[in-house]
Amino acid sequence: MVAPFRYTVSAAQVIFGSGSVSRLAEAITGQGGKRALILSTPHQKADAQRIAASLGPLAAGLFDGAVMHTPVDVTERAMAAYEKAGADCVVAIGGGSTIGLGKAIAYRNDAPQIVVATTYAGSEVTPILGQTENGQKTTVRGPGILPEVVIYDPELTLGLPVNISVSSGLNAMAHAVEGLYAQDRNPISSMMAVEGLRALKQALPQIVNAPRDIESRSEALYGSWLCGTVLGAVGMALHHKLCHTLGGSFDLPHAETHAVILPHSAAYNAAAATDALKPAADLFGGSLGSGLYDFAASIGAPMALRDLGMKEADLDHAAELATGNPYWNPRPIEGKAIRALLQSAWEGARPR
Ligand SMILES: NC(=O)c1ccc[n+]([C@@H]2O[C@H](COP(=O)([O-])OP(=O)(O)OC[C@H]3O[C@@H](n4cnc5c(N)ncnc54)[C@H](O)[C@@H]3O)[C@@H](O)[C@H]2O)c1
Ligand SMILES: O=C(O)CCC(=O)CC(=O)O
Repeated sequence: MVAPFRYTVSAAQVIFGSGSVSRLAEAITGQGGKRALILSTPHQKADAQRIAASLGPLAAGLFDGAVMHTPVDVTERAMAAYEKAGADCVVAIGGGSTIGLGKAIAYRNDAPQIVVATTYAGSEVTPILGQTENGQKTTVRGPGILPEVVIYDPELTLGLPVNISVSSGLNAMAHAVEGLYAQDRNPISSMMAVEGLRALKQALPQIVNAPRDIESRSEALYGSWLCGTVLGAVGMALHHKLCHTLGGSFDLPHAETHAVILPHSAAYNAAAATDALKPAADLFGGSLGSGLYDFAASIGAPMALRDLGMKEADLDHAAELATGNPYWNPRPIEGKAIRALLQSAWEGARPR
């Protein structure tokens, strides 16, 4: 029998396909926009300039200062650029860092957001904004934060470096794994989670072998859209809590931290969520923690927190922070077991 559920559908419009960035102008005007502020990281400035040039007068300006974890001082500078340009909407071209900046602007002035998503992080389809101020990362959720239109053009991901593709893909897979055992999961979110995992499991090894293969890039973007939608639709648990702690308080890189932690958080929860996780375990050879570990190793993912700059001496403090405030998780949060999990992740040991 299907258990009773409540599912709030996100309102974002998705335009998917090779060459779909050519529909950006239509997406801007469809939102009533006449003057878009284009956002990017410094690294993607050239792409953003090229796309802005194709928009003609619809592009009112370019702010290329997006950085990871959405620092509030960067948002304030982008807000000033928005005002100076006389903009009436934002176009974020990039991954979670650029999309986070667009969300932070919209959170403050309700600007319509059009996103051209170029990694697999999934932020473009969530009503979640994480921002950093005075060394503290806080997260807010709200309908005004969800971008209105998302364009997925696999051609724009052909140059995403393989190492970022791998970590970002595992970041997306983590949304799906946690979505499968979420307290507020429903049949649709679980279906999207399993299909997202399947698509990324198929695509990532092919991207490692042939980074410019449009079919596997397309499959990976499709999988990341599904996994991101799951993140936006249901609650997350231990895995995301650990990664937010490690990113927010120890400045570890976002996607890479997700990649290292995922096999360990999945192993921690496996016995407490056997039925919910079964479709994922089946995909990865029966045992989810070790299966994900072997998969991550096979595609060259980072495997150990120590390789990301985490100090062993900080593991006690990280465990305290990650267990300090109670939150729901399928297996109770046990201090000693979480400390052991972090030790294994720091060493890069294979979970059993
Ligand atoms: N709020 C949410 O729902 C949510 C979800 C996931 C991640 N995030 C946030 O997103 C940030 C991380 O995002 P990310 O992992 O996508 O990394 P990112 O956006 O920082 O991108 C990583 C690097 O890759 C470059 N890049 C991106 N796409 C490229 C492409 N197609 N070709 C070449 N280079 C490209 C970027 O310019 C950047 O230098 C973190 O701040 C994280 O907290 C938020
Ligand atoms: O940092 C944020 O913007 C929130 C990130 C989030 O909830 C998903 C993630 O950790 O990948």
